[in-house]
Amino acid sequence: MTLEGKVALVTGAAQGIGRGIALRLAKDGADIAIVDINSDKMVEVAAEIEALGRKATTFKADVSNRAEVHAAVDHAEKTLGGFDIMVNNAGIAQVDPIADVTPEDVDLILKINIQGVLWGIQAAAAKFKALGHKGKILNASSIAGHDGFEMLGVYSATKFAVRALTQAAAKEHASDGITVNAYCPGIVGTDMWVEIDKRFSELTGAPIGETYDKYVGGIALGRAQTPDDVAALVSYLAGPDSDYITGQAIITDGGIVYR
Ligand SMILES: NC(=O)C1=CN([C@@H]2O[C@H](COP(=O)(O)OP(=O)(O)OC[C@H]3O[C@@H](n4cnc5c(N)ncnc54)[C@H](O)[C@@H]3O)[C@@H](O)[C@H]2O)C=CC1
Ligand SMILES: CC(=O)C(C)=O
Repeated sequence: MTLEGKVALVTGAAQGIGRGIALRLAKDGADIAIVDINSDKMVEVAAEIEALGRKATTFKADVSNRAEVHAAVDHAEKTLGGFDIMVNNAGIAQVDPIADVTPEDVDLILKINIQGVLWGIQAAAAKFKALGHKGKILNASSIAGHDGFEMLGVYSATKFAVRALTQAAAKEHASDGITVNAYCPGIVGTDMWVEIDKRFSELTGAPIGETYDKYVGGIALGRAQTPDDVAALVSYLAGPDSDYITGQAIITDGGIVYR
């Protein structure tokens, strides 16, 4: 149990990849703070973590709100008795041709996908320093943070931005013993992709499921990614074996984008 005695906070942990990460870090031995805007589902994940014999706490916060993110980190430390790992996982997708993107769309996705990660980095680094120990920060980027995807232009831009923040934060916090890395999943079968697929159907007339199947069909390893696949990388990046890695944005996609 490589994370025995550690406390991890995971944003967007009520479902999907965030839930998978929360459960995996709990299996690795960490106690978990679950942060999301969806209270009902958070309670279910907390029960799953407690069934694994770990402590769990929930905190409702919108990651685009700086004060709420700082409050979530304070809550995790006070309730679970420490703070060691921050996973800035929450994010949203938007599917639109660039020609149709509105200012309101851009404001929303930048606030959640970029500012949400920024506030998470700030709050976690400040807490690690206040506690006087090192820490690990993990940020959700994507293969769309390495290649701009059609119809996902603004989303892709936010995931490129996460890589930039990850590199800058890694440089600024290295002397404090804080490492900052990003994980870059491929095509993961979560609700996010249900919505992406549905929106592609509206825009192109493709039958439901066809866009998802097309993208999955392009994966070299021949299957869609699961939250557990992503969580395995995050577990490594949260644990001691990755102590000499910082500022990286590591792809886990079964073979779609090669860097
Ligand atoms: N599903 C995929 O294929 C991929 C997903 N990603 C990234 O992984 C992360 C997780 O994605 P999924 O689990 O697939 O998404 P999802 O849509 O299934 O789950 C996202 C979770 O984040 C929460 N959330 C949304 N906005 C929030 C906010 N403002 N504050 C707090 N919580 C909020 C939702 O309530 C939900 O529980 C996202 O950052 C996404 O961009 C990256 C690459 C591929
Ligand atoms: C949702 C997402 O990041 C991709 C690449 O599908």
